[in-house]
Amino acid sequence: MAEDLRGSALIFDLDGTLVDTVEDLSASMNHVLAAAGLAPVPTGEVRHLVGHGARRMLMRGFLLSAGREAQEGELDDAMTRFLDFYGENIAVHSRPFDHVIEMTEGFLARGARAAICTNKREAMARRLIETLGVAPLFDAIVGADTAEAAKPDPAPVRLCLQEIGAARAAFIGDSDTDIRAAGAAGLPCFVADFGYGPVTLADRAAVFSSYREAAPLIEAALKG
Ligand SMILES: O=C(O)COP(=O)(O)O
Ligand SMILES: [Mg+2]
Repeated sequence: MAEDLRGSALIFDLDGTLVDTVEDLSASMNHVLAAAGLAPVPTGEVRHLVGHGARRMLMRGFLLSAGREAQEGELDDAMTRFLDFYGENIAVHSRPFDHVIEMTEGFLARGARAAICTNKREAMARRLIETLGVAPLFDAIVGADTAEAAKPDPAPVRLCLQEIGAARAAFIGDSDTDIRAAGAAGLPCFVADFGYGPVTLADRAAVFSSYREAAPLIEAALKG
């Protein structure tokens, strides 16, 4: 069995797919809102704001809290404050989802490679996985600011494939953004139903509830 997955790759979305980050994202956003004299947004609502990058999350959080659009200057200040705070508090609560690391190690032991394709900034994504001690598993990390466009554009997915040189790959995500990006890059997409969504395009993906359930499905797609 040793190298039967050589030439294939797992490409993971990060927030809501590989790592459960919402508590730390929420604490960081609420730190920014508090500094602006605004009420916090509950974590249960923040999870629906993740997946399009920090600026979009702050824009929507500001609207929910203040009931009005943030102005450009306010958003620039909010981004600076957010990135400072989040960078320092990136893995207070954030942890990989159950069994995803074991699954990935199992695929790597059989010759596959793994990459991360996220709408987080690349530096933040690197900091997160380094802090969690899982960086050595990933041969490429592509963020929203790495390729010429962010997901749902397929460019970051293609860049991952190019960087790791895989002939076959499966994309694992948690939202329509991932389903669109993977589809446009010609990859099969697996979607975690415990992620942050939204998922309205489930007919274009294979939805799973745990990595134990997903592993054989992903393996079959890589071998098929
Ligand atoms: O919105 C973000 O910051 C990143 O989200 P993603 O890792 O799910 O692409
Ligand atoms: Mg996600």
